[in-house]
Amino acid sequence: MLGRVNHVAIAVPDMEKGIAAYRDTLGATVSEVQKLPEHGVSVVFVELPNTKVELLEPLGENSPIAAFLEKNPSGGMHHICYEVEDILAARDQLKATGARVLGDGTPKIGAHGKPVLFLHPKDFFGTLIELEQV
Ligand SMILES: CC[C@@H](C(=O)O)C(=O)SCCNC(=O)CCNC(=O)[C@H](O)C(C)(C)COP(=O)(O)OP(=O)(O)OC[C@H]1O[C@@H](n2cnc3c(N)ncnc32)[C@H](O)[C@@H]1OP(=O)(O)O
Ligand SMILES: [Co+2]
Repeated sequence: MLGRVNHVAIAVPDMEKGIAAYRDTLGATVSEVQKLPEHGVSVVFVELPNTKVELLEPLGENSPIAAFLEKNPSGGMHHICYEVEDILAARDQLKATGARVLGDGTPKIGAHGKPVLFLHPKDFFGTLIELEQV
């Protein structure tokens, strides 16, 4: 089912500090900030030779990363995103095994303009998984 690692996401309490750390301290190429109100986050992507790192900052009142940042106030690794060829087939296969697909199971359009879904971290060893159809 799984293809490449599309990105590893890090929740940050202050996006400007996150950008400065990756661009100025680590010397990486960092994208412009994208605001995604339908996901409750602002994001940038750090471009690496083999994958990307996504920096996430809460956006709006009901951000899904707000509770995570309350528990991890200096930030932390939030999710890993795997590519899949057919997200609906992957969803149905996972649900049949009892894995919890978050939300109502309908893929949303993610930061790359592609359908995404999330799987509950408690079903995958404490790691929140994002699936992105490529
Ligand atoms: C930019 C768009 C897109 C992209 O294209 O890349 C994105 O990446 S959007 C990223 C943000 N969106 C999401 O995270 C959506 C999915 N997340 C959720 O639905 C919720 O955050 C959640 C995972 C269901 C957690 O909900 P929450 O209200 O925070 O519940 P709890 O705080 O009660 O958490 C329950 C339990 O799970 C642990 N937890 C929570 N988040 C994580 C995490 N990221 N990694 C590992 N574990 C996590 C939390 O600690 C609780 O555990 P216990 O304390 O042991 O009960
Ligand atoms: Co993501």
